[in-house]
Amino acid sequence: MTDEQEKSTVEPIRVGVLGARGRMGAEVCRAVDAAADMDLVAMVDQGDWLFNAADAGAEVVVDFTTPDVVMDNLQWCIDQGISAVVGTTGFTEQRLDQVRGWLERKPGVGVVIAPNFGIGAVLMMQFAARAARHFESVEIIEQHHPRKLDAPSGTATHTARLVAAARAEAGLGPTPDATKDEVAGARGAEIDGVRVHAVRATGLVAHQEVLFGTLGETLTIRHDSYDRVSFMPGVLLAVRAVRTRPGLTLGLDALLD
Ligand SMILES: NC(=O)c1ccc[n+]([C@@H]2O[C@H](COP(=O)([O-])OP(=O)(O)OC[C@H]3O[C@@H](n4cnc5c(N)ncnc54)[C@H](O)[C@@H]3O)[C@@H](O)[C@H]2O)c1
Ligand SMILES: O=C(O)C1=N[C@H](C(=O)O)CCC1
Repeated sequence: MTDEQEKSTVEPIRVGVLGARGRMGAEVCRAVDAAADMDLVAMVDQGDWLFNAADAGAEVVVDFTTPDVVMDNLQWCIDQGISAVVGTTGFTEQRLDQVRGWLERKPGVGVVIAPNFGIGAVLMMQFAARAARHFESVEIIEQHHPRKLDAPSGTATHTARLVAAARAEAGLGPTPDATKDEVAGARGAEIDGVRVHAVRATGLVAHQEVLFGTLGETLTIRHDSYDRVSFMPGVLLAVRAVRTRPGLTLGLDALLD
């Protein structure tokens, strides 16, 4: 049998998309449809029956919905024994623990949750975590389109946690800051001691800068997604991997190694 014949005998992955009419969901449907090793078997949005995905025999569900519905969707997928790739934001530690609890009851099921599927964004977070211990100061500036529902972004929150953990491990104290807020919010939000600023403007898609400072120098690590196609290689990578990774995988880092 030739390689080509052998390849054609491998069954395509049956994929369902939740949030299929949204900005990301629609792009995921196009990407899955175009992937030779995947079949798009269900497109579900608000008001549709979630069981459409199970009835269609979805093996992997991709969720790009909203923070207020994603937990119900995820619990349903796990209960059905369907692995899930989740890009929807809003995952606190408490929510992640809840997902781990559901997965314990379904040991064969895999879930990948990533705050950002852009390969460049994943690297930006890794570089920021690596730089963190060398700089006294750090602030995060995230910039997104104005139809985004949440602030700060999932990416900024995740970056802040990574940077804070690296600073703590290096024994760094709080960042120096003598400023007193004259107007509430002027210095941004604080996540694990790291200041995060959220900008919303028409024309933007998804962008982030991590600004580090120390004596006589600054370092800026910046990532820009100009188009939602930037997230698709990461989403497809996770769809291909998720069934072989039972339990919870956080972020794309382990899939890129
Ligand atoms: N991880 C990443 O790389 C990444 C990238 C972009 C966006 N996001 C996140 O993905 C989410 C979606 O972003 P978006 O810009 O596509 O938003 P969007 O508002 O364009 O799309 C959300 C879609 O979900 C649908 N929806 C709502 N409730 C639903 C339900 N119960 N079942 C099925 N569908 C339902 C809505 O009708 C809508 O079509 C947000 O949380 C956003 O922050 C993550
Ligand atoms: O457009 C959005 O919404 C995005 N959300 C994610 C986040 O909150 O980090 C990823 C970037 C795009």
